[in-house]
Amino acid sequence: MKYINTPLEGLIIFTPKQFVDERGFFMETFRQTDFDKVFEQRNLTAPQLVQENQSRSVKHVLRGLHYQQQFPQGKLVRVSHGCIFDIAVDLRQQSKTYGQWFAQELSADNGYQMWVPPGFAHGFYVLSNLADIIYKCSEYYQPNDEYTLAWNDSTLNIQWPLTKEAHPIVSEKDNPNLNPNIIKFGC
Ligand SMILES: Cc1cn([C@H]2C[C@H](O)[C@@H](COP(=O)(O)OP(=O)(O)O[C@H]3O[C@@H](C)C(=O)[C@@H](O)[C@H]3O)O2)c(=O)[nH]c1=O
Repeated sequence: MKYINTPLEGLIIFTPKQFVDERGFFMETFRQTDFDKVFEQRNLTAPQLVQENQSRSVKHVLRGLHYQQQFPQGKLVRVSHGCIFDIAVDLRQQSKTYGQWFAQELSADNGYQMWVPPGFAHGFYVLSNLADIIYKCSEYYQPNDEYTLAWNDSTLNIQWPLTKEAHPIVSEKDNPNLNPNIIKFGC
């Protein structure tokens, strides 16, 4: 499976080949050896992916930015229906790109997948009427270890593709006005 490196070390975009015919298309969405290769090239061992999640969201939903601290999760994110603006923020303190973010449109049509390495916060904004997101994780969900970084943090200054008239739909946990425990970058 082909992939593209991004400016953030370890964050990559898989670009699976779609075999299109009159029935529709076929693609492999995960191949262990290709996943392993990415890590081997960096003299690292690929993490085991131990949990898979799916969420469905309506247009203008914004989820995130989430991360676990003691048990950081790597996430391999793809979209099986619709289109999202997917975003990862580098929170690895030793990283040259600490505090930088990278965004990629993921859609059912382009089939792209974002590998968000452990140590990043992750979130997305839904661009289509409905979006189904499926992601495999390298660590189990640990609610007591989960943190939310403010999606609108002024230091991060993420350029979300928000339309003026539509406010993002966020959970109470992800709402900086409602959740007193929300994290400000750098604090
Ligand atoms: C993430 C997660 C949630 N849940 C439960 C907790 C809660 O009752 C319900 C909804 O959880 P949340 O509101 O946290 O779901 P959501 O806001 O979709 O959380 C997700 O956001 C994206 C951006 C990510 O990167 C994911 O890792 C995850 O944090 O599902 C699980 O049982 N297992 C899980 O792995």
